[in-house]
Amino acid sequence: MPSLLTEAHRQQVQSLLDTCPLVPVIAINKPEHALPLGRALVAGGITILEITLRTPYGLDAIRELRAALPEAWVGAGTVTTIEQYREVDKAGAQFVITPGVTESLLEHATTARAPLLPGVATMSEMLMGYQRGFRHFKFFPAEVSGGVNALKAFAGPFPDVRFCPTGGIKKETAKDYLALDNVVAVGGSWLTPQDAIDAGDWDRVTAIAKESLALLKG
Ligand SMILES: O=C(O)C(=O)C[C@H](O)[C@H](O)COP(=O)(O)O
Repeated sequence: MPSLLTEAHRQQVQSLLDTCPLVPVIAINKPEHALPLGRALVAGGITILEITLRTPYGLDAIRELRAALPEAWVGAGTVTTIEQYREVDKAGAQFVITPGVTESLLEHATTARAPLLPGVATMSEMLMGYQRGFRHFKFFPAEVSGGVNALKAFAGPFPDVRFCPTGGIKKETAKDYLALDNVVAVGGSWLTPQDAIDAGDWDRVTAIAKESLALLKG
């Protein structure tokens, strides 16, 4: 009998996504970038930081930012195995995001400490998560999987599901997604341009965050 997600887990994900409509997808290529980058995003009004495991520095960055930025929610992205889930849980990640779903990742999430936002692109993947009690999903890769129109279609069979679309979204298009009732937040790497990070241009990172948040209101 598969385990089901608890209401407490569902609420944790909802409260997380309620804190900030934009989720920066962060890849740390140099360990010394983690703290100034985190600080720059927080200074720009971003309070959720998704540190991906795409680089070998992700895990240490999660530990560092958890300790240094108590005002932010620091979580892990690009988690693809249960071993990685365990590691980021131990490192103090406050949430876990996967690019896709497997039965074993969903099963693990029902007993893990950090709540999971599973990635889905199709109705069948959503159904896998839905049957386990998940009501929040990352929609990835959003733009190439149908974007805003796909999300409108998902609302038919899954009216109680909420999404964080990610993949191909830019500051100019984030608003179109957030206008949908079933979208609670939008993720993307546009908030952390690699050239700004390489140049240590933290003011630019803060400015992009502020501009992106302002565009949602305008
Ligand atoms: O690494 C992962 O776990 C992912 O799921 C991929 C990222 O979320 C996207 O690559 C971000 O998309 P862009 O904003 O188009 O760069």
